Parts: sequence; C-alpha cells; structure tokens
Amino acid sequence: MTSAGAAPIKVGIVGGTGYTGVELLRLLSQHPNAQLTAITSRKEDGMAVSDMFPNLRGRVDLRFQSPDKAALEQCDVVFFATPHGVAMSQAESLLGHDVRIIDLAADFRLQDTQVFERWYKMPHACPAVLEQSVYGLVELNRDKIAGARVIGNPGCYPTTVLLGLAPLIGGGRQLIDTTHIIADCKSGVSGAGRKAEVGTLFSEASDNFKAYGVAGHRHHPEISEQLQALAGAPVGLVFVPHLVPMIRGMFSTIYARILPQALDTDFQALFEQRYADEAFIDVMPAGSLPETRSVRASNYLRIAIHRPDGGDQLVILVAQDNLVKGASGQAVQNMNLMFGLPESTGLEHLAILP
Ligand SMILES: NC(=O)C1=CN([C@@H]2O[C@H](COP(=O)(O)OP(=O)(O)OC[C@H]3O[C@@H](n4cnc5c(N)ncnc54)[C@H](OP(=O)(O)O)[C@@H]3O)[C@@H](O)[C@H]2O)C=CC1
Ligand SMILES: CC(=O)N[C@@H](CCC(=O)OP(=O)(O)O)C(=O)O
Repeated sequence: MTSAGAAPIKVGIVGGTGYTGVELLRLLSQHPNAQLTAITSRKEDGMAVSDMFPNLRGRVDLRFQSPDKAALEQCDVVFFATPHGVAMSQAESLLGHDVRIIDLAADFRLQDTQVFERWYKMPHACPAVLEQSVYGLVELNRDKIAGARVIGNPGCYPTTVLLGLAPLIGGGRQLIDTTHIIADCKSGVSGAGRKAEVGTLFSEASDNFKAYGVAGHRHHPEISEQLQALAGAPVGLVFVPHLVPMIRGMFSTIYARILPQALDTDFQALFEQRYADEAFIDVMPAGSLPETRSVRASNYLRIAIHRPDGGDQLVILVAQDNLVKGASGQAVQNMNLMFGLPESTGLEHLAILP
C-alpha cells in the first residue's frame, strides 16, 4: 500500500516464510509508504505469498522467489528475517547498490566480533560493515538510526530488558546496584521461529513451562554490551529465559537493588519522564500489572514499576509482543526513521483482546 504523491519505499524481504517474515508482510502491506517488491524463500520458490498466508489475500500479490532470483538490489531497503549469518553474507553487495539493510538476526547487533564469534560459532563476514551499523533500539539510538545504512535489529529479550532498565542507568545517575541485576524473562513459542523442531511441537511446548539457556544464552552478551555502553562500566546481569505455552508474547520481570543514596527517588516519575515522548512505550500507573495480551500484535511495550513494601528492591515488569516490538514492528520503526517518516507510520494499531 502506498499513499498518493509520496515516492514509495521499495522493500525486499529475505526469509518471507518465517514468523518474523510474515509479520513484516502484514505490517508493510498496510504501510502507506512501503511497496513490497521482492520476497524470498528457498523452499517455496514460485508459490504465491497469499496461498501460504491467506490473511494477506487481496493485499500481497507477489510470489516467493529464491534469493538468487529476487531483484533485491533494486530495492531501497531489504529486511533479513533469516537465521544468523545470512545478512552479513550479502551486506557488502547490497550496500554497493545503495540498498539499506535491516537485519532481524544478530549479524549487526554485537560490536565486538570476538564475542559474536564465540556465541554464534561463525566468523564475522564483514567487520567493516559492522562498524558502520547501528543497534536498532529506537528509544536509545534514534538519531544514529536516522542516518544509518545498516541496522542490527535488537533481539526480543534484549528489547524488554534494555527498555526496562534504561531510565535507571547512565547519565551520571547512581540509582541501582549495577553489579547485580536479575532479568527473569518468558517467551511464547513463536520466539523459536516456524521451522520444525521437537521442542516446539504442540505436545512438548503446550501444558508445560520451563527455563532454558540458564548456563548461557546468546542474548546475554547482547544485553550486557548495551548496558555497559549506558553505564560506562561493566554490568553484572543474571538472565534466565523461559518458554511459556502461548504463541505470542514476552514478559520480563527485572529485579534491581536500589542504592542507599537513591532510596528517596520517585521511580514512577523517573520512568514516566524518560518515556513521556515515546509513542510505543507505555509506563503504566503505579501498581499496574501489564499483561502480554495488552500488547498482542501491537508495537507497544508496557512497563510497570513496583517496590514491594517500599523497600530497596525495584521490580520492573515489561510486556511486549516478541514478533512486533520484539522483531518486525521494531524493524519497521527503524525503516520509518531511516527514510525520514514519522516513526509510528503504519504501526499504530492496537492490541487484540482477548
Ligand atoms: N521469532 C521471534 O520472535 C524473533 C526472531 N528474531 C530473529 O529473526 C530471524 C528470523 O526469525 P523467524 O522468523 O522466527 O525464523 P523462521 O525460522 O520462522 O524463518 C526463517 C526464514 O528464513 C529463510 N531462510 C532460512 N535459511 C536461509 C538462508 N540460508 N538464506 C536465505 N533464507 C533463509 C526461511 O525460508 P527458506 O528456508 O524457505 O529460505 C524462512 O523464511 C532469526 O534470526 C531470529 O533469531 C528476532 C527477534 C524475535
Ligand atoms: C522461545 C525462543 O526459542 N526464543 C529464541 C529467542 C528469540 C530470537 O529469535 O532471538 P534471536 O533473534 O537473537 O535469535 C531463543 O531463545 O533462541
């Protein structure tokens, strides 16, 4: 869909058959300035997009093409909704055609290539491109994103943890003990993608609840790198992800100890002020309990601040849709900024209840 008069942004999507890919298709097919131009799939080459995804009937009339056939270099921007390692293998070539890149995987998230190689078990294919890329967490990096040619779209868990902690860290503030923060995070099963895996079978993931990655998860270094940049010093973080038996949604409960000199701080006011101008961050009234269904299919992220018994423990509750603010919605928010559009263009729809 494009609005009359404005030059459309020609969009390519690599990996259009996955969950973040179809979410990009849903959002961009309703975006007034985007013109879907090329959608790839290696396995479904030639299949009509609307045959695979009937929710797009009448809105998307393209067919999936294998990546080698798709005219990606004719696009203004290409989203990579692919596994780690795919975007970086094509980045230099696309940049040579003046195509901007938004990678939903991790190729351009970690600035330290040694850390990337340790966690993703592959060498970084284009460190020079990585250096000029920007971490696409809009609420922290808005100005840099507007001028970027390559965006590393944040991971879903890091989006909740970083936005839940950002008002407390950096800017000369000494509010919490940054040597010991706990992030207890839960994701719906769509977080694992659409590919077939035993762990995401209905009979494995439904009626069940479990932690995973306790000994180490690749989002830990991503969160730590960003927190360290905010704090100006290393931050001690315990991060434990869990799989919950729901399709969409992510909920993070973050625990931080208030420093003695900051006990008089009005944390509710602090968060409200920090996010007052943010279109998609809702700091809920004191005492609120956000729910994943209040953000389902929307780009909103809801935060509530608690201080049990008025003590020194701060509990921050954060809810988002892992596929929207945690992935494709945030990616479109990045595109809007890169192309000089109002940031919320095409993203203002509300959550679906129940
Ligand atoms: N699911 C989520 O909640 C989130 C996911 N992400 C990240 O986004 C990316 C996509 O995730 P998701 O949509 O869940 O993944 P899926 O497994 O659902 O989809 C992956 C897509 O990539 C394509 N693909 C796979 N391998 C290649 C390749 N080598 N070259 C080109 N295309 C390929 C697949 O199609 P085909 O094989 O036919 O080519 C498919 O369309 C991942 O990096 C993921 O980590 C980030 C935040 C949240
Ligand atoms: C529930 C589930 O499995 N979630 C995924 C994380 C979501 C995601 O895709 O993150 P990346 O983009 O960093 O890969 C996981 O823990 O591996």
